Amino acid sequence: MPSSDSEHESDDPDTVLTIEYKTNCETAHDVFFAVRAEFAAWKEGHAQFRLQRFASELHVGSAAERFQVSVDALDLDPVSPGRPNCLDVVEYDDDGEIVGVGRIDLITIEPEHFISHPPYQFCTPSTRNLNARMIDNYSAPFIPYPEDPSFLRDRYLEYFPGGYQWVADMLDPDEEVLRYETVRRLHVELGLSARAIDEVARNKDFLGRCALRRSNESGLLWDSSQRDFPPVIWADGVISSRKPQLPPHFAQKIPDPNDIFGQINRSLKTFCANLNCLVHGCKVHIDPDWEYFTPPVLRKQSLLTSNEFFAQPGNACGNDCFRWISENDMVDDGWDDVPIGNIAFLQSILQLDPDIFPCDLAVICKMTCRHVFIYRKENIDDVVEDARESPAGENNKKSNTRTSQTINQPLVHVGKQRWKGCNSTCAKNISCSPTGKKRRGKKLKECACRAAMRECDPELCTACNARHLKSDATHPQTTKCTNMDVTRGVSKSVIVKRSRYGLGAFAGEDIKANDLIGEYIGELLDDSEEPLVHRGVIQEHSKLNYCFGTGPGSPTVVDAQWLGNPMRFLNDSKPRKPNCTAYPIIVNGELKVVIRALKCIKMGRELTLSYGPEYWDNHADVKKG
Ligand SMILES: C[S@@+](CC[C@H](N)C(=O)[O-])C[C@H]1O[C@@H](n2cnc3c(N)ncnc32)[C@H](O)[C@@H]1O
Repeated sequence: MPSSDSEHESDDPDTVLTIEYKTNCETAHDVFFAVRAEFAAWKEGHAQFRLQRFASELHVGSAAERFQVSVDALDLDPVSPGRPNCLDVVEYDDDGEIVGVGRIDLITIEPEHFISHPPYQFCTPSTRNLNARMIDNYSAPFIPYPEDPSFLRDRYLEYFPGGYQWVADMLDPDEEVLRYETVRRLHVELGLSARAIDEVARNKDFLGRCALRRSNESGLLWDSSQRDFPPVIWADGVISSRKPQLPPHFAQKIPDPNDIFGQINRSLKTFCANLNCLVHGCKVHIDPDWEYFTPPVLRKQSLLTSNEFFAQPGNACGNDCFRWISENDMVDDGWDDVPIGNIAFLQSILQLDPDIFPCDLAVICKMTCRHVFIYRKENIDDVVEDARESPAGENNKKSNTRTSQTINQPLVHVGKQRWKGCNSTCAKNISCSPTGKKRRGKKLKECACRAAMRECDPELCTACNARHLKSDATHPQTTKCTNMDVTRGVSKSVIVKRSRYGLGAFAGEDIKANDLIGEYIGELLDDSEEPLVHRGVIQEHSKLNYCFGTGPGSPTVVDAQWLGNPMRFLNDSKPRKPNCTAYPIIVNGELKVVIRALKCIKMGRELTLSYGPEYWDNHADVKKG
């Protein structure tokens, strides 16, 4: 049982803690081994039941087997003309009970009707580029083409400095069940606090020496939440899913609802540091070494002492205004009537902005101006005075270091300059029409954004109406900005089917010249890094290369081998001219590769690109079209 203070022999706080910890360790140990014994007993029975059911299924026979038996019984060649054209079938449930009978038609398919599908590699569909998972480039996740002796397996595996993922130590999944159930019982049944259990879990082998929560996405409870547990029936006969569970957010540091400062910083972890990226838990814009997705809001340094507010112009906000307080009148009374929550709220608002005028602060925190002022004076004035004594700007410098972006530029608003190289100049150019063509007979300058190979930005490019999709009452003359196709998610229907060179992409609708067909999506890799070397071994073997460079001097490569969209199927047009072109652009601060039509393309025509002479120089072994 958990210890209680009365059991402690000593009043010394350190000793009390140690005794409590020891008792908790013993309790956890006993619970864990009891859970383990119960689990072992359940597992044996469960395994027997499974095996028996498997055996009975074999005995009863699956529909396929019955089908086979019936055909055999007729003693006929399955493709002979005398064969029946239908068969009666019986459907069984998991317990071998008959749940239905039916009839299936037998059809004869001649082998020559099958045309083998062109070689195809699995590819995860995605609607956006993702950073390559570096772990998969460090240690091999699997061996490609395992049944193909011509694949240079040893050469491929040579390029993984971290060895093979399948031989790495893996936690026995049963062990996770035991650990989770131990934690559950310790809290739900024995009342141990999250802190007490965490302390034991960090130190004891049987709980893996692992914190309950190490970060947002690691720790004992996170790991166990990532898998489905088997339906264990514990010694009391209750199945695990019916047991009372750990409360939501157990062992998580959830700030007090009144602690706005803490709440804001907690929510910020959910969002991406790219101000325009709305993807929850975005994995593209995050520095892997950075715990926070978005820089935390920092405590703001106060610049004023409370007394300096007296000098500010204005009238008293009421009878309780701070302006009626004199130096000798700083009586600290009436606090009993102030709810604790309001004080917590005041405290967190002061962390966000300590120099809000007391009369305003009083309204925000639903407290009297007098109380707000006294609280602020007691908690902030010394800090301001200390800061004034220390060398100028030192504190500010510190906080700036924390907020300075360690993530790739250009991602975050820096003053007026939203993206690197982008200032409000694009707002002064009003032709975002494709390639700056004539409008109303007047040749307009090409939009600065388009010239810089980036899409217009709805927050900066106000003159081209980038923010407005179409004209409305406030913007009657709005011509839709034509340099925002990717931002707006414009794309064309594309059909993937057999082509002259394996699979190809075909127009699923009529396409006009210059139309955006889609974004070439894949994993973002840096071509100066090792990963491309082992990927190259696969490309050499399959003779299929899905890497797309992002322009001279740019190290980024979009590799659509394992992740992509139908744009990965665009073949080279040789010997004809291509009807599409692909090029890199910046959209919302991100480098992307887009594919546009070079001319009108009728529905059903194959979409083609020119891979360029360099591609074919490096891929001489692939037969050119
Ligand atoms: C981006 S993939 C195109 C889709 C590919 N055909 C498939 O089946 O997945 C590029 C690969 O297609 C093949 N390919 C594309 N155009 C070709 C051409 N004109 N001649 C020969 N092979 C071509 C080459 O193997 C090349 O590495």
